[in-house]
Amino acid sequence: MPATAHASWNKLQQLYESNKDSLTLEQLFAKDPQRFEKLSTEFKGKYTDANVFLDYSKNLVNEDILNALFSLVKEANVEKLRDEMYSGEHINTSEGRAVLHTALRNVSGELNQQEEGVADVPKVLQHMKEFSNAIRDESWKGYTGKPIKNVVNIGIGGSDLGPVMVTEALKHYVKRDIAFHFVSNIDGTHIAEVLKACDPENTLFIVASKTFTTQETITNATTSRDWFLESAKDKKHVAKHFVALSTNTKAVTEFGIDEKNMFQFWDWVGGRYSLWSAIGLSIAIAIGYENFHQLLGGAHDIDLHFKNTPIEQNLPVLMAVLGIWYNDFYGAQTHAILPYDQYMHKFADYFQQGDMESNGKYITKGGQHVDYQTGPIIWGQAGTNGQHAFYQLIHQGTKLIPCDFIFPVETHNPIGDHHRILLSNALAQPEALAFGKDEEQVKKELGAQASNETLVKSKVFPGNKPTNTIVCQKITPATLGALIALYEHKIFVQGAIWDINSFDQMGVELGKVLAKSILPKLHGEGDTKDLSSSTAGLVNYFLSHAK
Ligand SMILES: O=P(O)(O)OC[C@H]1O[C@@H](O)[C@@H](O)[C@@H](O)[C@@H]1O
Repeated sequence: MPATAHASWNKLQQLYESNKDSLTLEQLFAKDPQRFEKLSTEFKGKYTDANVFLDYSKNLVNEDILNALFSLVKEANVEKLRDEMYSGEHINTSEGRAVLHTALRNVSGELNQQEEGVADVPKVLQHMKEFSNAIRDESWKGYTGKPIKNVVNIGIGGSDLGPVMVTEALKHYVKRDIAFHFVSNIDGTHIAEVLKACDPENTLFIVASKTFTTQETITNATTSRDWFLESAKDKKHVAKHFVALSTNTKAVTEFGIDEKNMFQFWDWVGGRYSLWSAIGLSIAIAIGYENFHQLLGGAHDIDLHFKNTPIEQNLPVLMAVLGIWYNDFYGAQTHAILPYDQYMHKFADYFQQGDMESNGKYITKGGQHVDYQTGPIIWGQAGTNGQHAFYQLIHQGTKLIPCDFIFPVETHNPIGDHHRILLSNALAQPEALAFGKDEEQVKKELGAQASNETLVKSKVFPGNKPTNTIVCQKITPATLGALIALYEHKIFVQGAIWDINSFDQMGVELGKVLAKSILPKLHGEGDTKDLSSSTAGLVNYFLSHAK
């Protein structure tokens, strides 16, 4: 059912209209000294040390609004849909598939999940364990008997972003005597620069592609194999230097990779939800299998939290409904993710795909065109860098940008006062965004200059900008797993309320197909009559300038 068909949607619209001019964070806090205690909640892992504390008190919501948002969750049957996802029903309706990334990390076995392949998950994990151990303990040797010192993951989208983000976020745990490289872009520069840093005798290529048909990945993998064979000569050596992570056995073996060097996963693992699968092999090699298992465990702990916690204290639900409040009622177009942890500098990039490919849809599951906003634009970067780049606009621009601030209590690198200085910023920004600075205060500070009205006005901060603050003890593998799963389920809840299929990605197809038809034209083959005059003109410009 479209989101607007729910009674609580209308209620929320009314609440928005009647509160939008009067609801201020300043008043909300002034009225209720217990606001922080009431509007914050902590998750602690059952099986791991994962922990996430969420303070959502700096949001433009009162009790009525929160209750209406919770009613929306109930009316949209989010809990039923969640249970259907967990139990393996084919909720990815357009592709007729189950959505079972939770089965990849069901480390306790508490979730009862039925689908072809689920029973094989432990077997693949065991394979990953043995293989990653063999690379790490150097028992796996290259064709000249040398241990592996370079690992190149070749993949794109979901077969790249997860491994890149996690190996960065958990760099503290990464084995430093192996260099990890990630090649995704079809631009030859990407692979060329990586190969310059590698030696064919000690390089392992991990070809990561769910479909094993993705143009970028297959082209980069072919270039790498050619480069490798220039030195190794004999094709039989490929087996020691190329492995594949895929659902497509036929294409993998046709490429020349031995089936026993293939790590399987299944069509019920969406690309952007696949770092928990064989796609995580580079992560397992980098941080060690035990840590990879902790990553899975932390995510599993959030899966259990999402399943078993009443919606009022359910972290992914809370984050989802607050997002909907701004996205659909306040008209916010974007949402910023701002981790105050340098290791997490790729977290927002990762969820650009995670969120935008999942919820960037305008057709409901029933085939109707939505008459409301769906997925927000996700962006952000690590603090404090963002402060010196784009925070100006968040503070004083004309757009409302809800933000998530994320920080760990403990750092992996306690040097001098760095961490407390970092955290003072992570705390100061949401405070400034929420409460701003009024004209009176500015005038007081300006003293004699207060007569300059323009100057006064330009120094006023309106405040009332909503934020969440997410605090973890430390970015351990389990806590990172929990954070990722938290955002995954937030996306799920929002998609469920918007009544869209968060698990297909039809929108990436058209450009891919067109590129295939344009490629021969760039070789001067065929005519350009089927293209617009603009694109035809550009093709001809290229042809007349190409050397
Ligand atoms: O893993 P493969 O199949 O190469 O796909 C890589 C990526 O392709 C894109 O077009 C999207 O569909 C992504 O969801 C996917 O992660």
